[in-house]
Formats: sequence, structure tokens, C-alpha cells
Amino acid sequence: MKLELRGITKVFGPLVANDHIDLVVEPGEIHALLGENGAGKSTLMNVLYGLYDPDDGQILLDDRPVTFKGPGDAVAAGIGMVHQHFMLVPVFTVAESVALGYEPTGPAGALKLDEARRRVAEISERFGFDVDPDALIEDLPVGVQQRVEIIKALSRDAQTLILDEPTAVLTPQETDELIGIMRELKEAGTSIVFITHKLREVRAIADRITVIRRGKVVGEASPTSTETELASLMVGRSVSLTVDKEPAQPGEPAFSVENLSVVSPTGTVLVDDVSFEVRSGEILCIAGVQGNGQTELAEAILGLEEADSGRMLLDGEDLLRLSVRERLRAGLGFVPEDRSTDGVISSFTIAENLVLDIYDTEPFARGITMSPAKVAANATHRAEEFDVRYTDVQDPISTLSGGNAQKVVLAREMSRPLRLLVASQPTRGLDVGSIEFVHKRVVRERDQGTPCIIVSTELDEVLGLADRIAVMYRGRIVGIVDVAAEEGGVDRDMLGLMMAGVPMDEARAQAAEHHSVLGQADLEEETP
Ligand SMILES: Nc1ncnc2c1ncn2[C@@H]1O[C@H](COP(=O)(O)OP(=O)(O)OP(=O)(O)O)[C@@H](O)[C@H]1O
Repeated sequence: MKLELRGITKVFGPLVANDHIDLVVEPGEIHALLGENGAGKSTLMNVLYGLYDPDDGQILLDDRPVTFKGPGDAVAAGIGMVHQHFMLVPVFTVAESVALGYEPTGPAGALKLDEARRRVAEISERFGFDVDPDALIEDLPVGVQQRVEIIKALSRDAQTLILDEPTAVLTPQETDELIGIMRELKEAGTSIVFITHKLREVRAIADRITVIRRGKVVGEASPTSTETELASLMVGRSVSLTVDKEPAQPGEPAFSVENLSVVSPTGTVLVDDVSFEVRSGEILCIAGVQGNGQTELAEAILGLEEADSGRMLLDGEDLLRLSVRERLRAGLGFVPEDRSTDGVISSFTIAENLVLDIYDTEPFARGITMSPAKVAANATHRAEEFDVRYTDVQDPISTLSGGNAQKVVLAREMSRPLRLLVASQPTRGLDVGSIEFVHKRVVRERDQGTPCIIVSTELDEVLGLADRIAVMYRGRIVGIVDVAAEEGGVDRDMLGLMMAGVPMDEARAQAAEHHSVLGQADLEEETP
């Protein structure tokens, strides 16, 4: 199916989110949509999926104009969408999730469910998805839940699939698997519109790339462009894709975690006897495949997870004795992994969200009254500093694009005087320009002497920021790599092996072996 968007325009009050956008997606094409945070990508896709009524413009399928009154019309016309935040119900099975929304075809929906089960098995088999129709959604890893969303769309005969930042929450392995799936779908003739901020992925898989900036198409880019070229086209200026920083000048250990364990209510050990220190003026990155206890470790530092045993000392004071609020007041800056549940209050305004930790302190409060003018002035200032794209600071934060909401959380947490910064996936969903800015701010925080803990599943981010890298696997720290001591830089393969649980020394030896074998193969290839 050929899809064409012609002159699509969508305004929100004074803001033109899409300004006469033209886009053509050929059958069986993977078309990447690139653009900075707030450029209008999600808005455009919501128009295409019938969620928004465009103020102007046309959608054409195989050259015939169509009008979508809602997602039902878009689905019926062969368009499927996999959202950034999956819309699956945790207590349903895979087949039930897929059946949801089918027209009822039998008594009490029994046939519907049988049909769904059959289709899940069939699609799963055809594309090698490996999804059990009877598995419960809540038991599935994120990558598999995403496949369920894709199956759901395909089971309704989607010929064009919209994937909105599908890899933001995936592990590197899951990303590889998804790329494989996208190739299979393309082979089968499905077109894919692919939104991502990860330029490496765009280059690996896109047939065509359209770049939008501030609501307008600014051009097409070739998949053979370099990452640097794509980055500057996206944000309209040159961007450094590596982190510029001086060697750390660490001081004394300022924060220490001693024998910390976190156990889930059902008895699973999530953080298992973890100990480490962070010195003032250094960045410790916690690396690992998602789901190996990093999230719980970070949450235990703030107090969102209860520690089962152990101690956490910040300048000698045991944080475990303090409430969440007291820890924030004591100078802990905390950027949660999931901004929508832990980072912002969606019904509050942008301005209010920027003072969540400090609204009742000077200068925002006098006695029991809050000063709206001060709160607003603070918001304008922070938004400018962190380049948050908004219309009015008194708008609810839910009107911001995903990346801009993340910038609000970062602006709030990194603008207070800090004694410790803990940030989980700080740049998830951010565009390359914003990533550059956030990395600079983290380095600045370090250089002011703050001990910083950055939890990240992005290896590039870890390698760019870290002075030391603690790798977690199944709740334990496998090893801590001192970046400055690694001759020739930290070996990615070694980190990869550690992330799979191989102890550091063994990982180092195996990685070296791996290189020498590869080096040997290269030599052999060159000699006829
Ligand atoms: N419901 C809404 N009400 C008001 N403004 C909105 C609404 N939805 C989006 N916007 C605004 O429209 C603009 C485009 O947002 P959109 O979510 O399309 O950006 P995006 O390119 O997907 O960004 P990101 O990469 O951060 O996800 C932003 O300035 C956003 O604040």
C-alpha cells in the first residue's frame, strides 16, 4: 500500500505542531522520521492514526483520499500503530490482548479468543516472533510485549505499521531482534514508519529518511549519511556525538553503599549484597542489561524501594534513616527511569512540575502561601536553560512532547544545589542535541565536586560519561572498571561479557582472545 500525507497541518492553540507536512511511504519501505524533541513527529503519526483531526491536509492510500474519524478507521484502512507506551492490559493473556477490539464473532467471545490464539500462533510462526498466545502480558519482558503489539496490528491486516520510538525501552539484544523483525516485515511487503532518535539504527535499517524541524519538513536524508550529518540536519546545528570532558579530579569517597539488599514482596532478591563507593567529583555509571537490579538500586537510594539490609552513607549520614522527602531535601537529585509515573504529575502545570521538590521553600513559598509569580519565573528560566519547547508554562505538562517532559525532570533535579546525583536513563527519548546538553550538565555537576551515579543501558552513554563503570548482573555487581586505568580505552566486548555475568578478569581475557582471533582472521583474509 502506498501512503501519502499531503499538506498535513495541526495546530494546538497558538502552536503549529505540523505545518503543511508532505510525506510519501512506498509499499514495503522503511521510512524513518527524524526530528528533534517537539518537532511534531508523534503529532503527525497521531493524525495518520486517526487520533487527531488535522486542521488542513489530506491522507491518501494508493492515491485515494481517506478520512479517519478515529483509530478504528485507520485500522480498517490497514494502518497499525505501536505506541511508545504499550497499551496492553497486564492481567490479560497475549491472545486476549490481541482479541480485544475484534468484532465479536461468537457466543461470549469464545470464537474470538480461539481466532486470536490461532492468529497469534500463525503470525508468530511466520515471522519467528516466539510468542506464546497463553502467556500473561505482565510476565513478558518489554521486548516481547512490543512484539505482542506488532502481532495485534498484523492480525488486523496492517499494511503500514507506525513504530514510535520502538527501541527506546529495548535492550541491545532486543533491538537487534526488532531490526530483524522489521526486515522480515518489509520483505513481506509491509511498510514501516519508524520514529527514533538513534541515528545508528536509522542508518542500519531505513530506506528513506525524512527530517522535520519545528513542525516542517526540512529535507530528506540518505541512509548513507554519517551520524554527524544526520544529527546536524535534525537539530539545525553541529552536534558533538562524543562527550567532551577533562579527566576527573576525584576527592574523597562521599557516598557509599554497604551490603545493600533489596527483596521483592514475593521474596525475589533484586539487589544482592551490593557495595560500592562514589567519590566527590566522579561519575560512576551503573551498566547492565535492563532488569538486573539497577532500577531497584537507584530507587533504594531515594527510598522508593525499601532496603532489606545494608547501609547507605552520604558524607557519613545513613540515608536509610531518612524519608524520601528528607533525602531530596538533603541534596539528593534524582532522575527516575520512568518519568511518566515517578518523574512528573501529569495534571500539574509545567511550572508546578519544575518545583515539585521545593515548592514550599524560599523563594517559592512564604509561610503557607506559594508565590505563583516566582514559580512561573523559575519555569521560564529553567525551560530556556534546558531548551524545553513549550507554549505556556501554565499548560499541563501532558501537553509536552515526550522528550520535553524528560527535560523538565532533568531541569528540576539538576538545578538545585546537590550533594549526590542519581539519574536513571537520563537521556532516554532525548534528541541528539539535548543529549549533548545533558551530558555537559552531568560533567559540570561532576566538576563542581558532586558525586554522580548514572544508571544507563546505553553503552555509548556509559563509555562517554563514566569515570568508573559498575556492571550489574542478577542483582550483583560483577565488577567495577576504572576507565582511566584501561589502556587504549574500555573494551566494549569486555563490558558486554560482564553484562552477561562473566567476572571482570575472565571477561578481559576472553575479550582479548576474541580480538586476537578476529585479528588473525583479518590477517588470513589478507594473505592469499
Ligand atoms: N495535546 C497537545 N496540546 C498542546 N500541545 C501539544 C499537544 N500535543 C503535542 N503538543 C505540542 O506539539 C509539539 C509537537 O509535539 P510532538 O509530541 O509531536 O513532538 P515529537 O517530535 O514527537 O517529540 P519527541 O521527540 O520529544 O517525542 C510540541 O511542542 C508539543 O508540546
